[in-house]
Amino acid sequence: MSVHNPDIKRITTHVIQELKSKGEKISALTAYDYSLARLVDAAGVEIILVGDSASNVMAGHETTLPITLDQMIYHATSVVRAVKRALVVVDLPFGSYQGNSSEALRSAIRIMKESGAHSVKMEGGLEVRESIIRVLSAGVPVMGHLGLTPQSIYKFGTYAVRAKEETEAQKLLEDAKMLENIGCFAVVLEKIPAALTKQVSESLTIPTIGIGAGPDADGQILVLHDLLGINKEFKPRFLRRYADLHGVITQAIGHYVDDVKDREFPSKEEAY
Ligand SMILES: Nc1nc(=O)c2c([nH]1)NC[C@@H]1CN(c3ccc(C(=O)N[C@@H](CCC(=O)O)C(=O)O)cc3)CN21
Ligand SMILES: CC(C)C(=O)C(=O)O
Ligand SMILES: [Mg+2]
Repeated sequence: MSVHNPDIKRITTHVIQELKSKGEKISALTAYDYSLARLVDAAGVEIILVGDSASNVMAGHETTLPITLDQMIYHATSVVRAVKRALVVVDLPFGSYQGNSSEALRSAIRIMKESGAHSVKMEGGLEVRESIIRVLSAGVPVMGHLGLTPQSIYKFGTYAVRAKEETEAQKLLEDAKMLENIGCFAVVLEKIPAALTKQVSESLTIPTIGIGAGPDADGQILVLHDLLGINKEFKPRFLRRYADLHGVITQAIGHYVDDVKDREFPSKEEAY
């Protein structure tokens, strides 16, 4: 649709990289559906991530592990239909790329072909190097993801801050450089010390996108539903809530229920 509208310039991976060289911070948010993706895109966010956090936020699972490739494609397809300007990145879900590079390529190609998204994200460093290389070689832009990688939660056991130890921090820095060298266009840094984020961001030419990673990442990402305050329970320290939609929505629905019970809705004007 947007290709027919000369007023809207699509954001490419190159535009994202230019933002870092110009010293302009990059804003990113998740979206999983058409209606909210339209709002996020129109508000000027540069990157929309169809995150596998849809597993938690949309489906109510405890972790991101259960969401399937088909379900990710369904969410991505809805988001792509809504977006005119932002770069759309889609998480490859757990189990769709770790096994071998052929499976990774097959999964990434299904996402690109069936949803029309512009790029994919994969969690991990050296462990998934061959898979990322294979996907990149097919011309699919890849965003890396280091630090707290929720798809391997059962390896670590907690959602605590990652890479606090020097050896872990060194591995993360090496992984980040490796991701840049093989051709990733950006890398998410999740829940790591702010000082490490600064060091990684200064060592790379590709942008870092932080979540719980402090102010020195080249961009920031949050889960949209967290930022809007839809979920009252999830409140890690890194989260800033910009609205209380939990309160707004609860009040609106309560008002509706009262009006129905009190025969206040619908009125004569709202009837035929
Ligand atoms: N709604 C939502 N928001 C997210 O940011 C998000 C998801 N879902 N699902 C996938 C991952 C998981 N993420 C998480 C999960 C937990 C913490 C966290 O910090 N939790 C607790 C306990 C931490 C601890 O064990 O020390 C906290 O209080 O901060 C952070 C990011 C980030 N992602
Ligand atoms: C939190 C972001 C980076 C993510 O991977 C997701 O939403 O799935
Ligand atoms: Mg994710």
